[in-house]
Amino acid sequence: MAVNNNPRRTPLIAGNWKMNLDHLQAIAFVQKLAWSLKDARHDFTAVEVAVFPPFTDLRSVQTLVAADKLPLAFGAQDLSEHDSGAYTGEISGAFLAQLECQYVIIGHSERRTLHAETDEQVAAKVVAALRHNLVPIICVGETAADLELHGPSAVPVAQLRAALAGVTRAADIVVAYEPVWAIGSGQAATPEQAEQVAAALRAVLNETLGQDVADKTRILYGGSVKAVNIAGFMREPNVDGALVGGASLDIDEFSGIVRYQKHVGI
Ligand SMILES: O=C(CO)COP(=O)(O)O
Repeated sequence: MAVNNNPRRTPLIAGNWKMNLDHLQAIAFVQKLAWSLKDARHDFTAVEVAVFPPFTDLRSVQTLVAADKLPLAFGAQDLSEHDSGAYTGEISGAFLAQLECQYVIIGHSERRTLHAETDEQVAAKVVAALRHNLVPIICVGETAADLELHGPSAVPVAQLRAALAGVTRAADIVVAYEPVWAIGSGQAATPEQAEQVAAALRAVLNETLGQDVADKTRILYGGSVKAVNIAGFMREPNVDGALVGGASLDIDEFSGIVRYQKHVGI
């Protein structure tokens, strides 16, 4: 069985909370999640775990993670392409770095569709993240209509190329393939579909940033990931983890996803 991964890529299970859990709920949730994984003797060096709470929770999560030395990474769900200034409602990467965020999600389909975020803005945000030493999790994915019109890889490949437009150095990035039709629908892509697109995305990395970056960059799958279907994705050689929405809000379900090796016996 082809088990991922290239030894250079530690699998990453990331929970995108979207607009759920206030800062008090976040504290309770992160505490329980850490206990649950510790109880289960989860090896955080073998599978990295990260949470992406709303902006208003980040200071609380940072304080808890630092005080209790929790082996969890965290990040924000978006950032501004600008560093400071008259941008009402925006959040600078500098602020996120001060909060010890390690990652930032960029170009999620909900930002692209609900907030009309363009490929150019996504590219500028990727540059802004790297400027502040944040690892961008660059989201790409096709709609059902794109899939019918252009096939599975064309749109995600074009989005990734566009997102990398301003990246000139050996960047530390993560790519998340999230087909829009699979998000929150209960209808995940098949592992084979995810692998096909992930392989095409890795080819883009190779072409644009070179083989070293292509080899070490983690490509996540997202869209209706659950404890029961995660193992199939993780068996694919080019899938290095998951970006989880709904199921990341349930401790048992999210722990089950993190512990995919145990409960399905990879
Ligand atoms: O959008 C997602 C993660 O960013 C996926 O959401 P679901 O896991 O709820 O389908």
